[in-house]
Amino acid sequence: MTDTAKSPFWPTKSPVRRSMDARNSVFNRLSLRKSTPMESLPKQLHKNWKITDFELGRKLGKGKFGKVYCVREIETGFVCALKVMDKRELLNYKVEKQFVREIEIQANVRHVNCLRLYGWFHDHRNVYLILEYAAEGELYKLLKSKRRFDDITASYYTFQVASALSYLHKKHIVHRDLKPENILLHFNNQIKLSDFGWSVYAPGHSKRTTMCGTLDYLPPEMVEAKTHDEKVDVWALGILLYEFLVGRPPFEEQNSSTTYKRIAKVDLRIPSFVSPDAADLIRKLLKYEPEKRFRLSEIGKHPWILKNRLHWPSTFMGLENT
Ligand SMILES: Nc1ncnc2c1ncn2[C@@H]1O[C@H](COP(=O)(O)OP(=O)(O)OP(=O)(O)O)[C@@H](O)[C@H]1O
Repeated sequence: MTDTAKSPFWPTKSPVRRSMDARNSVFNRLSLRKSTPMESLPKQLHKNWKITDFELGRKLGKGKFGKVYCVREIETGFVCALKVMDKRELLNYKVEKQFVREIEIQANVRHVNCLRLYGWFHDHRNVYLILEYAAEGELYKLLKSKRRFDDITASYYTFQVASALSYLHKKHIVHRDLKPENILLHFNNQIKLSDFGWSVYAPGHSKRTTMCGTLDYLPPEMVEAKTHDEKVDVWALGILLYEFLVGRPPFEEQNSSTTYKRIAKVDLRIPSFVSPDAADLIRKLLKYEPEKRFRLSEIGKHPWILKNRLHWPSTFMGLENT
């Protein structure tokens, strides 16, 4: 039996292994807090997982730190996604603490439009996240293939993302990295907001200073290095809506300093093919002053949403109260 087989962790004290110990202590703390209620899963799923509990299906994709597979829990047949991440990679990129925070936040999120994290486990090599399976994959790919969405589709997606963000904000969670790449789709065009890697739990009215997210989606307060709060997500929703309807974000430029300048000036140019109602909502979301941005809880009352929701799929029923 090797040392590694004897213990799930690294036993010796070489420099590399010391840092592996540190890494494992982070993951151990995490596994001790395995308190995620899993009410939507069969009771048997509350247990200490191991990789052999799952039957591996097709690979769904590859991210920075590992691969994602469609899997079936053998005992119950429950289909989910398993994200397999190499501990060494997480450690090399010094993201283990951020990763733990991401898990702790996502584990507490329960909304039909937020990707569920059902549980996690780890072995000597990998950390595994048991995630809700989003059958239709990335929204980004769909947008690229369609170039842009029509008003009915864009309004349906926008409303669902707004519902997810509104829910998160009520729980004092700021997502901070909204973009098409971080949105997955389930059947019937149901949105699943994912990737809580930049999210932060900010109770009270605390303001943050970390600059994070993706350049094209940064709000003026971040490019100007001011403090920010949950209104950064409202700005990002405006960028997302513009991208849905136009096919590219509004301040996109060859060089990033020009993008920064355009964001700070809110140099917004909306093409004439965008309907006036949609343009109105974009402008109301993309306000320079965070406190003047449209309230997410009011989005269902905006004329563009009201007009288009008549054409949303009937499966929309039931979403309204979430
Ligand atoms: N729950 C899921 N259901 C269906 N497909 C998924 C799911 N999670 C991930 N995928 C697919 O796997 C791909 C890789 O996901 P992953 O989260 O590892 O990478 P990522 O989105 O690029 O994030 P990161 O930048 O953090 O690595 C996604 O782009 C998506 O296509």
